[in-house]
Amino acid sequence: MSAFFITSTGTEIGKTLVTAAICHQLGAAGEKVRALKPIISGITDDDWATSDSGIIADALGLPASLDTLNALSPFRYKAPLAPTMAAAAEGRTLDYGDLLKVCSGFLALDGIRLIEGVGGAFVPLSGRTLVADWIADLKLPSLMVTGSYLGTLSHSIATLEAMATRGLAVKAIVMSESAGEGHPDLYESAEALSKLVRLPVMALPRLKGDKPWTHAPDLTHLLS
Ligand SMILES: Nc1ncnc2c1ncn2[C@@H]1O[C@H](COP(=O)(O)OP(=O)(O)OP(=O)(O)O)[C@@H](O)[C@H]1O
Ligand SMILES: C[C@H](N)[C@H](N)CCCCCC(=O)O
Ligand SMILES: [Mg+2]
Repeated sequence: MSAFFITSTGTEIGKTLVTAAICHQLGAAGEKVRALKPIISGITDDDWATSDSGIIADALGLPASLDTLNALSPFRYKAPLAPTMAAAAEGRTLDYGDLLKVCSGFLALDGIRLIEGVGGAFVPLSGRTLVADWIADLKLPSLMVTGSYLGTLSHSIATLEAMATRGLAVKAIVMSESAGEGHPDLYESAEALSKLVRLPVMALPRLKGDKPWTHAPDLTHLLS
């Protein structure tokens, strides 16, 4: 069974939405699916239902318990910052060796496994270790989530090129329609990007409802 890393060009772009949608869709199709959001910042243990961890737990049909939170997101920080900064704000540092141990345990399990990163693909985790180093150490292909805001073409190409120099494989791109008005047309931007990067680029329109990830079009085909 396959495993994928979900990364992005930045933060608040749509990684969790895509991760939750894929979990929801695979679960509904009767597939064994697992997800891990090992590092999360901007979270407190007494209010995490609406956090990435809470959304992923919901999409997996897991109880919103502390056991679930500890299993899904063992590296948690209160400040909504890069892990290096968020951990330092608590007088801590993220133990990268422990992170890799958690991930290898998860990747040894059965089913389709998804690991959501944190922010964009070059966010610092600990010292000079970046999300891109983490992806390389896990040897996973990525799904990259981009936005549809003006500027996303350069951000997307730059991220892909930087990942390529590190030998990181990107399977597909999801262009998730950015909130607000005045953005370029989603479908025209997705088409423009796909011509430049020779990768499948799926346009994901703005989804409605309190659980938008339940209304996404099929994303599971991107994994095959
Ligand atoms: N296509 C979309 N339709 C509706 N809502 C969206 C869409 N894309 C993103 N969002 C919303 O935008 C917000 C940010 O998305 P999300 O949490 O998935 O970002 P992220 O990349 O996981 O951020 P982080 O770096 O913090 O993990 C969420 O409220 C999410 O539901
Ligand atoms: C708080 C936020 N939603 C993410 N969890 C962390 C994003 C860190 C981004 C750091 C950076 O690229 O400047
Ligand atoms: Mg997220």
